Amino acid sequence: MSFDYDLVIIGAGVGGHGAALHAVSCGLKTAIIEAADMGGTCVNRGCIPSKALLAASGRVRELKQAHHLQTLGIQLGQVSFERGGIANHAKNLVQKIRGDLTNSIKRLGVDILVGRGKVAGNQKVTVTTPTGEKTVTAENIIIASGSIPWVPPGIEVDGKTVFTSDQAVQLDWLPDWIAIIGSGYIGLEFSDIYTALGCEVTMIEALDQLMPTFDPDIAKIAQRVLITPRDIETHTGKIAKKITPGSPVVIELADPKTKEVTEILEVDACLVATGRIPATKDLGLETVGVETDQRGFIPVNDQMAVLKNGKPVKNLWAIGDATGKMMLAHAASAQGITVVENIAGRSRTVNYRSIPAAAFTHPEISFVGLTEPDAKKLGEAEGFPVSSVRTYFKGNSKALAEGETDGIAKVIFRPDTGEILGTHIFGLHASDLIQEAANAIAKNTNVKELAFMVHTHPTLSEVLDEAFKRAAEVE
Ligand SMILES: Cc1cc2nc3c(=O)[nH]c(=O)nc-3n(C[C@H](O)[C@H](O)[C@H](O)COP(=O)(O)OP(=O)(O)OC[C@H]3O[C@@H](n4cnc5c(N)ncnc54)[C@H](O)[C@@H]3O)c2cc1C
Ligand SMILES: NC(=O)c1ccc[n+]([C@@H]2O[C@H](COP(=O)([O-])OP(=O)(O)OC[C@H]3O[C@@H](n4cnc5c(N)ncnc54)[C@H](O)[C@@H]3O)[C@@H](O)[C@H]2O)c1
Repeated sequence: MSFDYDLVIIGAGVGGHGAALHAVSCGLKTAIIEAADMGGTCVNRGCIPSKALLAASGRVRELKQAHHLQTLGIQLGQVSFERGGIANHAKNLVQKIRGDLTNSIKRLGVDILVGRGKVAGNQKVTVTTPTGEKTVTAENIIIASGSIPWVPPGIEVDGKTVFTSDQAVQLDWLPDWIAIIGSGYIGLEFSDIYTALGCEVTMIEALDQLMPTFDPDIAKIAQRVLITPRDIETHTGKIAKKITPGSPVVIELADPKTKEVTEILEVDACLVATGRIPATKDLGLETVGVETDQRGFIPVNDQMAVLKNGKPVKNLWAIGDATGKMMLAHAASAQGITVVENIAGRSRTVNYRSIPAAAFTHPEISFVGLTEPDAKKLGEAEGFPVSSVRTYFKGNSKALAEGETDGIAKVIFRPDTGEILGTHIFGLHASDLIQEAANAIAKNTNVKELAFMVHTHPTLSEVLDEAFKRAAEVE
């Protein structure tokens, strides 16, 4: 049987893009369907604009730290910034990267089909455009439809005074006082941006502790450096039961268990950062008998094949946020590459333990693998010992030269085999430093081998070097 394409991808986010590039390198005739913006969430409303805002606001924060600059012998006059200029930096970067991504796809001969894609039975996809509908056939189909912000019931979003990250990345205004619901990635990164630009922040977190998904030691130091000394008031163990937009925005805080209202806040604006849900409605999954899970995620196996009643559906794959495995851009892309490898007959799975993550606050937080409590639980269940070592930026020459000594690296490992189970870093350039540990986990390089690897002096990488050397000595 002949098909229009070897591969059709629904969704041109980072996941779809990564899959398309690899498909071309494997000689597959490929088309990608996009209903909205090329580049998806990451490029248009996620990683890229938020990192542009963090870069600019981080610079403002640094230049305003007169005392810190004085210790380096620098004196500055008044530091000022223009909100619109910072917003434009983000907007221009989005445009540039979206253009580069689109061109890279076109240059490689991938067909871009503009419209809404929908699975229409085995190896068939319909594309709905404003001018009509067309059907294409493909030997393999990848669903890479991504995710959208989740807004809890009771919260009304007007996009102006109460908004999600979709609007926050545009930095349309700087409220004097903003509440941020959620202390996950988006809550942390935007509290960094807003406080650097002079806004007062109130952070509301449903669980009893801030940054609940991070390793507890890291969450503790991150709170000490990123929250406590800044203009941030925190409410933990509280949910925003009802939020009404307007001037002021009215927030009813409640006890998560009893749902009883305990406090009412009136603020200028509210950012809702309570997680994301998959964009998996109306994808035609029923035409191949596939059901999403309760939360709407597409069930997949380790090769990223879509599952129907627990069994892989032939020639149908799903990747990225739509699968809910690890909602990160590079994870989506890695999953796309994995699918193409499997299509090419080279069996491959994704090793999530080796995929790093970072929050781009100032300073940054990064990790790969397990937290210490999770590693200990696993050790107890499987009967192996778990140890950890900590090293500090205050003992690192480069960090001292920079005057940026708030930081810690923590390596969690098996003392019997030297296997790294997890690594967590808080400190300057943590997002770059984590890659060494991620590669070590991916390649199963143990701490004894890592201890002999030579690191440039003086660099921040020596923080991990010291940790590996200390770990290698633990029996
Ligand atoms: C504020 C913010 C900051 C972030 N920062 C980072 C970061 O620093 N690092 C990081 O790794 N991750 C970050 N993320 C997460 C990252 O953006 C996502 O993990 C990533 O975008 C997921 O990629 P994806 O390809 O699965 O989906 P998406 O990027 O969501 O792309 C899916 C695409 O599919 C299209 N689509 C959906 N349905 C259809 C259909 N039926 N037909 C045609 N097209 C369709 C959508 O229009 C969209 O363009 C951030 C997210 C947010 C919100
Ligand atoms: N640097 C990065 O890699 C980066 C940056 C931004 C976003 N992202 C991705 O985007 C996704 C979404 O980010 P996010 O920060 O919205 O989600 P998140 O899952 O990281 O954090 C959400 C937080 O909100 C809390 N919460 C949920 N409901 C609540 C309520 N009603 N009241 C108070 N608190 C509540 C949760 O307990 C949690 O701590 C993340 O999963 C992440 O993968 C990544």
